[in-house]
Amino acid sequence: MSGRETIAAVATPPGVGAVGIVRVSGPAVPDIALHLLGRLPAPRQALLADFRADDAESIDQGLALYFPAPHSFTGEHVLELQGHGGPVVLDRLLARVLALGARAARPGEFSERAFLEGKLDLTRAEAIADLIASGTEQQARLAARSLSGALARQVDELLEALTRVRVLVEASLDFPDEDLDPDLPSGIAADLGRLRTDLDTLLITAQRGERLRDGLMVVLAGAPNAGKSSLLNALAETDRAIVTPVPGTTRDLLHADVQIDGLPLRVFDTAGLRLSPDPVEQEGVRRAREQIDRADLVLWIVDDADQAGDAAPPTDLPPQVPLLTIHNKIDLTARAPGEHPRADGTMQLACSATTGAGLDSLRRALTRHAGLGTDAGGDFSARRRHLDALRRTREHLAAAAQAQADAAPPELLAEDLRLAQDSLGEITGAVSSDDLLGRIFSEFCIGK
Ligand SMILES: Nc1nc2c(ncn2[C@@H]2O[C@H](COP(=O)(O)OP(=O)(O)OP(=O)(O)O)[C@@H](O)[C@H]2O)c(=O)[nH]1
Ligand SMILES: [K+]
Ligand SMILES: [Mg+2]
Repeated sequence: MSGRETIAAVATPPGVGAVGIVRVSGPAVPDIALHLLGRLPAPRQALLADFRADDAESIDQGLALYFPAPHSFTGEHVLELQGHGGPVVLDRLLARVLALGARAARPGEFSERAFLEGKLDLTRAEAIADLIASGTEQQARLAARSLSGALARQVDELLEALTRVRVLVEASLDFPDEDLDPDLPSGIAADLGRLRTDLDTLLITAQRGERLRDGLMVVLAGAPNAGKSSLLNALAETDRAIVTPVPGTTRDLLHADVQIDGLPLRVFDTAGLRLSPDPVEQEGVRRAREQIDRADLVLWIVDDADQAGDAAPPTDLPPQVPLLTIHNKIDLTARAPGEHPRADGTMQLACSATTGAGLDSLRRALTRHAGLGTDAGGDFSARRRHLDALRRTREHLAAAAQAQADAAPPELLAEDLRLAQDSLGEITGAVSSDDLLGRIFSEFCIGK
């Protein structure tokens, strides 16, 4: 820590407020406090003091809090200066602290130091950023759970189990001639099996957590005039998109952010899919298809009153994207609103964008699709990064299990397990690269 620079930043949002905070962390903190305050505050006790300019004139008066290392957020010496929340006075205070030997902190640098000092694992550091950025109560609740270590604990348990299997395998590598337990291979197989099941369970929870954090991307698609834009407006409860009786009204991609029971959704309206000689509409259709490829869920909208229309979605839609067929305009037909189970086990929905009938069923279907009908209690916020790492871990474990089943040389098994452990360790930062850290902490706000 001693070789490190001292960093400082305004930790409160820009603008005017009752209180504004300048945060300082690093080895020069005691020296800065002495010059700025005239003395070092007692650890963790608020001191009312003048914040002095270099000519000893007061910049502001406020509270100073000193947290000596290692008992601070960053693990370094930390000074918090709580002054009045005006932009000019805070700028002057920060400038004074910088003149006394600190440098301006990069976004997320305080949290990065906390991680490097072992005060936080990566999932908790990310949870801080997520908590701050939460747009819904649900997101805030899940981020708070991650912050208290819900994800980190489960990853640590898996890492421990993985380490135990590795020890067994490595033992059989290092001591091939010893009298090893003849039950060892079946023991390894059983441990591996359990590990894979537990990992799958964690992956499912993490997937839900990621949907809750980032929201679900839902794309409204269908033939021209099916009522896609009308449904977007109904779901968003605003006049977001232009609705006219003219087929081919929507060309550009439009979206609205919608919340259903705390679940964030980004709903996209698209151009009706049809062959058109109009180059503008062709481009709209191209963009619609591009968005369909990326969707978490496609709502295929059908005009229920259109006798000539074909209710079935085109066969060239990407097979991997889940699709739910919605019969719209049922105010013009005799179809009952809500869910209509079909013989093949799939479900269709019927609604009217105009009267609002069936929209509650549609909203329920959307939360159900996200796997979020009920809060399972064990949920936490998760990021794509976590999912990627969990999926890679799963692949390596599958390869390990295969090597085991094939009675492959133990070196291969050992290598698969090592790769699995490396991937899993990336989540909490037990294994990390500078590049990864840079990417994670640069998303933070300054002063955090
Ligand atoms: N009766 C009735 N009319 C509807 C309903 N939904 C949409 N419409 C009407 O259908 C016409 C087309 O609606 P839009 O929402 O523009 O349809 P769209 O699918 O976005 O059309 P394009 O953007 O041209 O592909 C408009 O005149 C709407 O008022 C409905 O539930 N009931
Ligand atoms: K239209
Ligand atoms: Mg439209």
